[in-house]
Amino acid sequence: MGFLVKFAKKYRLDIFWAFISIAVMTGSALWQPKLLQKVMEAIIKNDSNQVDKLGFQLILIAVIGLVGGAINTIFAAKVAQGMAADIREKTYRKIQDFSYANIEKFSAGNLVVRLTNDITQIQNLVMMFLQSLLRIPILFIGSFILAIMTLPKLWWIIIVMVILIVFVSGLSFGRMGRYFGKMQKMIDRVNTLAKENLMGVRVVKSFVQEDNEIKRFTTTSDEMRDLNIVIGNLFAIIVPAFMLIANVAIAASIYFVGNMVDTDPSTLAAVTSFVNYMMQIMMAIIIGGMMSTFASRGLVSVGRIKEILATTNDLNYNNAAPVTELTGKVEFNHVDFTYPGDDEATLHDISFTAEPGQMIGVVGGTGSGKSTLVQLIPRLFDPTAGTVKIDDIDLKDVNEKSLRKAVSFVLQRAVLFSGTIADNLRQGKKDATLADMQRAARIAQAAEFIEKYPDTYDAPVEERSSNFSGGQKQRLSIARGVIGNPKILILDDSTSALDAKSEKLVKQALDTELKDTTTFVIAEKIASVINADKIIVLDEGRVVGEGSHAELVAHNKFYQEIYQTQKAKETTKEVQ
Ligand SMILES: Nc1ncnc2c1ncn2[C@@H]1O[C@H](COP(=O)(O)OP(=O)(O)OP(=O)(O)O)[C@@H](O)[C@H]1O
Repeated sequence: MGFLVKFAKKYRLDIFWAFISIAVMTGSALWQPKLLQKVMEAIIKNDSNQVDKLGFQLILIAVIGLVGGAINTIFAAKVAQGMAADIREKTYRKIQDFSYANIEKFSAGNLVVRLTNDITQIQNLVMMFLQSLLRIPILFIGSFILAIMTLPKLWWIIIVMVILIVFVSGLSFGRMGRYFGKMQKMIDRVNTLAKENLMGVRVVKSFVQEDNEIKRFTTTSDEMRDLNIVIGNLFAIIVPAFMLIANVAIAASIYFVGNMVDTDPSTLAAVTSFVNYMMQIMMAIIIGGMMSTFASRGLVSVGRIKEILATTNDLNYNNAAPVTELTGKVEFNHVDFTYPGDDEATLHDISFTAEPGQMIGVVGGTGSGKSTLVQLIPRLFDPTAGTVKIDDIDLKDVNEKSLRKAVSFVLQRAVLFSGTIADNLRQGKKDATLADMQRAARIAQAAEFIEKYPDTYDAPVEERSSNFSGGQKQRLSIARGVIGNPKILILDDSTSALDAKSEKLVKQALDTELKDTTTFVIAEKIASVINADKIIVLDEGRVVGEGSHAELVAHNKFYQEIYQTQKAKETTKEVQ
């Protein structure tokens, strides 16, 4: 609750008006049966003057109630939408500040659900709170007192009705809450299945998986239908149960005061008013029950958002250190690394040095830890033991800005953002000029295809960059990586979708255009790193070889084996 109060502070005045207007609306609802009673009494007495006067008051009070309700909705919606937007933005900002490990811990999909679905639940909770919080006690207590004042003899009917309704509400709303919780999970599951299927549509179609996918989807969809039927059935019982209690209470009231109507006709008017108050008491209990159901769901969402906001970025930067131009020397010193939550280490005792401007090849079998190793350079993770240094400074003591400016990471799976080619390139250098873009595109062998577009660098990049081929995406991604002239460039298998000739041209261009840049090239194929100043050979997270290609071919058994196998494969391919 403290969490919601904190976000509500900004909307104090709107909340005040929401409460005032709901109090007016509830007051009007309480006053109407009393006035109706008076109108009926005037009718019974044949006092037409009084009928007109009271009738007019009745309409006026009803209109005031309606206006109060409308104003309440306007202010409640304003507060709920505003608070939801504030929480969403704060949460989003927090996520942007997360370390890579933080995001992995939650998972990207889970964070998206929290940012959308959970925030909507909180918005609904606030809205309901502002519409019902004051209304329920005022309506309940007010109607209770007025009903007893109207027909004191029938106090016990109200008590019995309240007990019965609380009993039925308790039984049904508790169960309903559980069903709604389950339903929410099913909705999430259906969304995930549909998203997964549509995003992987090429795989589904090429492996003719449509039938399997339909089966998977319909199983969950059918479970959802069954639960919906159970919820529908529960409603089908609850609503008549409430109606039954109400009708029995009305019949009992009429039965017990009916004989008084002959002697005192005004009792008829009193019964009408009494029944009205009983209905309002019933409504207050039902709304209260529903509110508690929704509140428990909303509070779960509050907890899930609080969890994000309470998460601290486990990577602390020494931003007190000056922002410096790094030269690009990289040193690993007895580095061990274990992924968060894993029992076994992925990297063991890694030590090597890369001098500024050198090209370092990282080779090894699949899963040997190549990507994990280079992820420690831009501090996507911190080592579990040992140190990673840049320019002889422990990364933990490097200012974040210096590090971001110095290191550029190009992934194998190129990720581009919707917008234009220029927008994507500017992510690598905010103020990149057309000349900068042309140079970067030339290095990445992307200039040729970009310049074929009528809009050249303003050509659109569609959602998930679906309008580019795999090779084009990689080229654009390399261009983005080199545009800022980084001191350290990491190419994590980032030329895998390029043909051999283009790959060679990229490497040559990097050699001449980014001479001072320390480049880490991760490659499955030794041929891709044959010219590297130093090659690091990894096996099961350990360095099993280090040196130039010539040195390794001459002295390193492990390297020789990989090299011979790859060469044999190439030769077989050529012969074929
Ligand atoms: N985010 C992660 N969380 C937990 N374990 C991971 C994570 N990423 C990788 N691993 C594990 O760490 C090991 C090394 O993976 P890594 O991606 O570094 O290997 P790699 O040599 O780059 O492989 P490849 O050439 O196939 O890309 C693998 O066993 C992998 O399952």
